Amino acid sequence: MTIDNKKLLIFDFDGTLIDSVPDLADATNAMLTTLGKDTYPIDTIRNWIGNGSRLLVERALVGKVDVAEGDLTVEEADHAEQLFFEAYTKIGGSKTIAYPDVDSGLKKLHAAGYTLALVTNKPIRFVPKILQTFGWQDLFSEVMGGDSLPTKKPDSAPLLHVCTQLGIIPDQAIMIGDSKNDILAGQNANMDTLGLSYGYNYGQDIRELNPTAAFDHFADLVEWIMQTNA
Ligand SMILES: O=C(O)COP(=O)(O)O
Ligand SMILES: [Mg+2]
Repeated sequence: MTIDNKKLLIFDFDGTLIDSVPDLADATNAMLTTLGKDTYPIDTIRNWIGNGSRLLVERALVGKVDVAEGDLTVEEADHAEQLFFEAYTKIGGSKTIAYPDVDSGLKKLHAAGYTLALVTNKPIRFVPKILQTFGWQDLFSEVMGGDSLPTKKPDSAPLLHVCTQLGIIPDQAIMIGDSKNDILAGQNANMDTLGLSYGYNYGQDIRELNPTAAFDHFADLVEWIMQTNA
């Protein structure tokens, strides 16, 4: 499998560059505790991440990944989401870490002349501080959150918006992520996609989504891009 002529690398955030599950799990459980509900182990909460904080909160309230219409009222979910935001703001990413070789890998790709962008389903308000914590704020030419546009991944809109903003056609972009939402968004945008197996994908192997290629380590992905994209 080869790729060529790529200029833009669009990265997912949670589960791809950073392991944010410990903080997201703490914030989720703090919200549940405030509401007098049972808390959940981190391994359960990991499988509820990927579609933004609203769905994470709703999944935690009903205790399962599939939330049916009518399971919750809008008011209930609004209130719980507010509590989650307060808890996550207070926690402030204290247990969030970068995956191995992400820092050096991003810098290597940036130095090689690639344009880097970030498209996460996380609400945008939480993103700048985390980027700053890792010193990545100047690496990304465009940063989109799950609430930056009316639709989020797996919709192609945030990816296509980034391309338009940067004046780069989708054919010259690659979407890189850990979740089916990333791979589907990339495929919906007619982009090549690269999967990473170590993140959060509802317990499913990312290879089942048929990305252009998949890797178990970030360093291997960086090497592959540098070698195959002439
Ligand atoms: O907030 C989420 O649900 C996941 O965020 P991500 O798109 O950066 O993986
Ligand atoms: Mg992710």
